[in-house]
Parts: sequence; C-alpha cells; structure tokens
Amino acid sequence: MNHAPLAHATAHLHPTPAIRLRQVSKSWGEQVVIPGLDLDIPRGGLTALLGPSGCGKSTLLRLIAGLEHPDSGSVEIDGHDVTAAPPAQRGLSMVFQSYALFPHLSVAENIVFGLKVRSLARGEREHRLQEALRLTNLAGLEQRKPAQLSGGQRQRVALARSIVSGHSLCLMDEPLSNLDAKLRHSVRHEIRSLQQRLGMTVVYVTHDQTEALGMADTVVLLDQGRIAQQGAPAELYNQPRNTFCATFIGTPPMMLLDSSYVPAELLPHHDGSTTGGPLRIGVRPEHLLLGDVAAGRIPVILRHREFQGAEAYAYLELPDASQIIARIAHGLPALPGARLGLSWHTVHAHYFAPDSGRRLDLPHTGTADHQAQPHTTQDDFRPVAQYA
Ligand SMILES: Nc1ncnc2c1ncn2[C@@H]1O[C@H](COP(=O)(O)OP(=O)(O)OP(=O)(O)O)[C@@H](O)[C@H]1O
Repeated sequence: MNHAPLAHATAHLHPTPAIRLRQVSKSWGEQVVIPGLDLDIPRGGLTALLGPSGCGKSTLLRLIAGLEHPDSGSVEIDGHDVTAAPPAQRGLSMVFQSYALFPHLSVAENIVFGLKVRSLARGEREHRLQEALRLTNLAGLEQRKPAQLSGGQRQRVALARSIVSGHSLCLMDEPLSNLDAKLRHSVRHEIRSLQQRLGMTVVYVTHDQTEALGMADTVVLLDQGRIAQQGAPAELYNQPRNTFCATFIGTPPMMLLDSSYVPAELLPHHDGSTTGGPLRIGVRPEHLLLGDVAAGRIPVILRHREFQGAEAYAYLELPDASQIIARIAHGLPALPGARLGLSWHTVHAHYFAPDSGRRLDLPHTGTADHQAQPHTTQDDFRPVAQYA
C-alpha cells in the first residue's frame, strides 16, 4: 500500500494542498451551481464540505472526482492538473451513501474488485484484502453477499474497498445517511479513526453539522456554491464570518437580535461613543441569560418551554415580536406568558452588519464600568423559581 503512515503527522510540512481548485464553475442549464470557486484542501486530514441541501456539495465532490467536468477553471490533485483526466486516473477512491456494492459478489470479491480491474498480482491483492478486513472489522464475513449484511457492515465493505485501493485520497458523499442514528455514530468514529491511522486525506460531504463539526479537521461551509467560511470546527463556531455561518452552525443556531431594542449596556462602545448605526447582534442560545425585568435587560415574554433532559429550551418573544431560543441549563420554572429580562455577558456577543451580514470586529466591552454591570454576572440572576 502506498499509504504513508506518517502522512498525517507531517501534513504541515507539505506546502502543496492535496486538492486545489481555481476559479471552478459549473452550471446546469441556466442554473449556476458553482459560480467560480477557489478552494485548497489540506493533505492528511478530514475536510467536510457542509451546507444546506442544494448548495452544491455533491457537485463539488463530483468535480474533484472527475465524474463531472467544470465549465471553466482547473482542478489539481497532488500538484497535478487533472481537469481533463477521467476518474480512474485521479488516484482517488470514493465511498457513496448507496454503498455501490455488487449484489452477486461476496464481501471479499467486492473489496478487491477494483484491484482485479487494475490487474494487481494475486498475492498483493490477498495481502491488501486481509489488511482491509482487519481494519474494518469484517474478518469472518468475507464470503457473505451484501444482502446478508447490515447497513453498517455494507458501508464498512465500501470503506474496505477504498482502503485496498491504496490511494491516499478518499472522497465520501454522505456515507452515513442510510444508517440509523446509533450506527451513524459508531461508523462515524470508525471512519475518523481509519482516516487518522492511515494518514488519508478524506473529503467528506455532509449536510449534518454534528457530523462535520465532530469529525473534521477543516470544515468548508458552502452557501449557494460559494465558500461562506473555511476553518477548524471551533473557528466556525466561535468566529462566524457572517450571519449565514452564525445561523447555520449550532443546534439551535446562534440567535440574532436587532440593536434597535437592545439596551445601551449590552451594545459595544458603552463608554459613550456610538456604535456607528444599527447592528445585528448574535448570541448563542447557551449564552443567553434570563432574569427579572430590569434596566439594562431586554424585556421578553416566555412563550413556550421545551424539556431537553439536562437542559431546557425557552422560546422567548422579543420586543419586535420575533422569537428566539435560550438554552436554560437547570430548567426554568417560569410559566408561559411570564415577563422576563434577557441579557448576556457582552464577551459572548457577536456583531454583524445589518445589510451585508458581515462580521464586525467591534470591541466587546467599552469600559471597566461596562464590565462591572451587575446584571452581566451570573450571581445577580435571582433563582428562577422566583419568576414562576
Ligand atoms: N445532473 C444534474 N442536472 C441538473 N441539475 C443538477 C444536476 N446535479 C445537481 N443539480 C442541481 O444542482 C444543485 C446542487 O446540487 P448538489 O447535489 O450539488 O447539492 P448538494 O449540496 O449536494 O445537495 P444535497 O445535500 O441535497 O444532496 C441542485 O439545485 C441540483 O438540483
């Protein structure tokens, strides 16, 4: 196998990305799906292509695979221009949601099928097969037909087939979406640990942010064929570049509020200077604090509560009648209809331009005085029982 065991550890030494797209565009008839995209995918890690349905994730993966060809632009793999190359000449393997197994072939035959086509010597085939069976925990099942396997086992056969190919680049298109929730979790873990042990570069398409955030080294969040943000999962969570990223990532996602009804104490530059106009203010549901109605807090009405086990969701109506969700760690004994005061530590606030939605890096706290706002400390919040 030509998997370099140290590929992952030395990824940072490779200046050439595993995949480089330059000004790649793709339309279907009148519909522009990818409108001219530049993307570098680092070597030796798992990169998730994430985004809402129809944003172009699969199209992008198929362009990398060579299953589709761009209308313009170039695709490079390992520094080689493969824009015109067929899939078989791109040195990659693929794993699909549908497994794509041959029903009449056994597990073992399915796994080595591609190697036979490549006329690999029998001894080498057998060696790779045994290693892949071991790595995917399929030993003992090699004579079964796909119909005699569970969904998770079928997907492991597809993974084994990708491992025996010996290619260090693997493209995966929603590989877990046919599995039930519990299996998804365990196969997800298997894929990640295989990718790390073999030092493979995996490009992984998913619309499921928990999969992307939980597995990936790098997340590429797509919005209508454009890169909304690319970075480590924590970067997307903590520093969303715009309101699209802020409201796509997180369950529930970041809540957006209008500065028009937000008290001055919660706005940036509370030292008397102005913020320079209206703002969109983003706060994650776990950072929203509820207390009684008081100066410096936003008056809200509790509309609905949802039990979530360790926590609860409070659905709150804002002064402009829009609704947001707060995650309340220890339950909230206030009844629907209760009038409450909403606040947050300003260090947890994100600011966005109201027109473009672009992130604005404004100072969180204007003065020491602002930091001393008593209601921005947890202690000031009376026990929620008092609001019942
Ligand atoms: N072969 C095709 N012919 C015409 N339109 C296509 C074709 N393939 C994709 N599209 C269109 O291109 C857009 C992007 O599709 P794509 O499958 O890349 O999205 P996606 O982000 O993977 O979505 P999903 O998460 O729903 O699979 C969609 O509007 C889709 O209808």
